[in-house]
Amino acid sequence: MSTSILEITLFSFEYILMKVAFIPYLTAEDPNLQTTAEALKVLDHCGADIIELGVPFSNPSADGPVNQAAARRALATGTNFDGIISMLKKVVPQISTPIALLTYYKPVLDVGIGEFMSTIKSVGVHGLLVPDISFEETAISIRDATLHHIIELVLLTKPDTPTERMKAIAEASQGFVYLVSSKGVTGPRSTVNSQVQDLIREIKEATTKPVAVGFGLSKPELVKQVAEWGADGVIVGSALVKLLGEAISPKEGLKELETFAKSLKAALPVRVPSELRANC
Ligand SMILES: O=P(O)(O)OC[C@@H](O)[C@@H](O)c1c[nH]c2ccccc12
Repeated sequence: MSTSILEITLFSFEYILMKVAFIPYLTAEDPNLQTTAEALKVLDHCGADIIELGVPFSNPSADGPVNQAAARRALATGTNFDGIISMLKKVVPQISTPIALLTYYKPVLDVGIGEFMSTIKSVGVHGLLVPDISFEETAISIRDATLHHIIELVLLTKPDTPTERMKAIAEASQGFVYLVSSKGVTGPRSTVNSQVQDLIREIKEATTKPVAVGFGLSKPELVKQVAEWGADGVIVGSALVKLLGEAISPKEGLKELETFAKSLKAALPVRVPSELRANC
């Protein structure tokens, strides 16, 4: 069995303490590729444990207004997959945080499934999320190619996913299990769905894989809350995307991104594993 880079990142022991992973999301090429390259370095430097990087797409059906606007800004620059790949080729060797690419299925098909996987692998991408194909479809369409190229395919489960299906998703997901916190599309929310605590527990009863929660986590208090409920990682997208994309200049956006990313990272507790606590 191959070792999971994403899982190792989530569970890496720093001074024998276990950390709750910080997983920021950004849309590539928003507002331009140069800024994305800088932003990846900023997030790496701020202690991101995995970075989710979105491939801009014209019909991002699972995304709310913030990420949709980011995709529009990116597409307006004339973005294409090759540009994103060239940028990653330069930046990945300069950072230590593993990258998981988030893409809708159509951009994968446009390139060709095998070609897409071999290209992203060749520039050092570790993981992949394709939110608009079902768990069953991934098995038919892309799983063979991700396995072949040793790309970890992260699967998503939602609050209304039936238990048996959630178990199958948890079993098949690689790196970590992505728990979508609430129904609807991505975007900042003012509170976290209170079901999340039980959902984390249920997934953890089904698997030993790390569970990371995303959707709506827009401020430090919310990531802290989810971490206290037992999440192994928190995924924050729209709140970061908004800062970077709507700043008066890319330079200002990068500064705001850095300050906010640090505040999110600082809100995450470091857990002492129970066996160590018992010996204290
Ligand atoms: O933006 P939010 O609410 O903070 O949620 C994370 C999210 O942006 C990121 O994981 C993501 C971006 N686009 C997606 C589409 C589907 C699932 C997840 C995503």
